[in-house]
Amino acid sequence: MGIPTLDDLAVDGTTVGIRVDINSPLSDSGTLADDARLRAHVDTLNELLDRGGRVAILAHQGRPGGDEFARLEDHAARLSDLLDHPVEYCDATFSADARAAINLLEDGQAVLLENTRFYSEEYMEFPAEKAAETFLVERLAPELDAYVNDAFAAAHRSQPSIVGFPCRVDSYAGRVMERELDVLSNIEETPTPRVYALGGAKIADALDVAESVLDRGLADTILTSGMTGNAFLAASGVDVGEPSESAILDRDATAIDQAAELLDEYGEKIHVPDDVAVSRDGDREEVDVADLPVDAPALDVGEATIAAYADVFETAGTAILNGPPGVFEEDAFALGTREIFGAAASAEYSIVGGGDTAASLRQLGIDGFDHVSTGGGAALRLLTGGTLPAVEVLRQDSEA
Ligand SMILES: Nc1ncnc2c1ncn2[C@@H]1O[C@H](COP(=O)(O)OP(=O)(O)O)[C@@H](O)[C@H]1O
Ligand SMILES: O=C(OP(=O)(O)O)[C@H](O)COP(=O)(O)O
Repeated sequence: MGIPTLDDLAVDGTTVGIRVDINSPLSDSGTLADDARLRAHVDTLNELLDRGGRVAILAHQGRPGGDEFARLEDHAARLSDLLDHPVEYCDATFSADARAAINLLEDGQAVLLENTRFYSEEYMEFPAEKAAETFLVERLAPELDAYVNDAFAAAHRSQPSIVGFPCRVDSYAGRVMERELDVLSNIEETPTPRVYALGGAKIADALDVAESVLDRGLADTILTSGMTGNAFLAASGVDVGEPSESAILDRDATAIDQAAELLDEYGEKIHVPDDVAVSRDGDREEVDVADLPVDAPALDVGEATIAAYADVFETAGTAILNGPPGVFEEDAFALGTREIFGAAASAEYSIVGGGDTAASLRQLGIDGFDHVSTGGGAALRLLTGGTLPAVEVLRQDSEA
């Protein structure tokens, strides 16, 4: 991987600043609604603490002005429950109080500092060397003997706590970062045939993944579903009906044209739904493509499509999933997600990317996948052959 890991760090007695991504869905009352991302970091944090580190944890929650923009006190309490060590909470990030909290740490102790995005610089993007000159990095770097980046899900953000420290402190990848890069940067080494199931509502992202993996010869088959599948259906010349079409164009005005270009070039590899499911008087109604258009939006793929896609996974070497096949949040339209993702887990090797995709697996109780990424945008960036600012700066630091 060419990046230092915790195997290269002498932890005992050192003060380690670690950036994690515990950005999580919150309940209406503002408490943690899902702790999957906190659980993902347990091994890294326990390792640092078991090895005698004094651990200052940096993290963000939500975005300024957003509904999920919150303090990290709940996160600290949950981490204390999950870890073998208590995690203190400090309601400051780089002030004198925060620096004092770090300096009070003893071997095997941790403190979670306040939401990095409470400070305006953190929600800006900088080249790494400029990020190193921000107040957050300038104030905290001198307190640290080492910096660990375990925040894979935020690795596509060139923000101070993500890219600023490696210019100032010896830096290392945490175990989440290490594992995510090992899996998502080496798709070409996975078993064939490779089957990509691209669904969900982020049609532009799905189209980017499809174009990238087809152009790079990584995909043997692409199974389209969700709103993405509706776009490919429309691109194939089917009148999907005004409700579905307007939902597509509201999301991405060029989606149908882009899908048509991919069908023209790679049509033999791209499967579009044979049928869909719509809501009729609150119930699920199956509609064959031949019977389209209808005056209701397609909210899931239909049973014929589910059976056909499940068959494809029977002989798949690798299954890569991004985007649920239907509105899984509603029972009537969770069938496609449950059956198609359930079949995908039977592939020789299986990878899941995307925040809502991972949430659908937890909600529907589907497991058995070899890798469920903690990232959405970051995972997509790697799946489309892109680079991650957090990784580039760790690599540059190791080569310096
Ligand atoms: N046919 C559909 N119409 C509208 N929304 C859909 C449809 N199929 C799936 N979705 C929605 O897609 C969302 C997740 O898609 P997306 O954000 O692309 O996934 P991820 O976060 O994993 O990348 C879910 O909230 C789901 O309700
Ligand atoms: O949830 C995240 O990204 P994702 O929605 O792409 O998975 C990361 O925590 C980054 O958060 P951001 O998208 O507010 O920068």
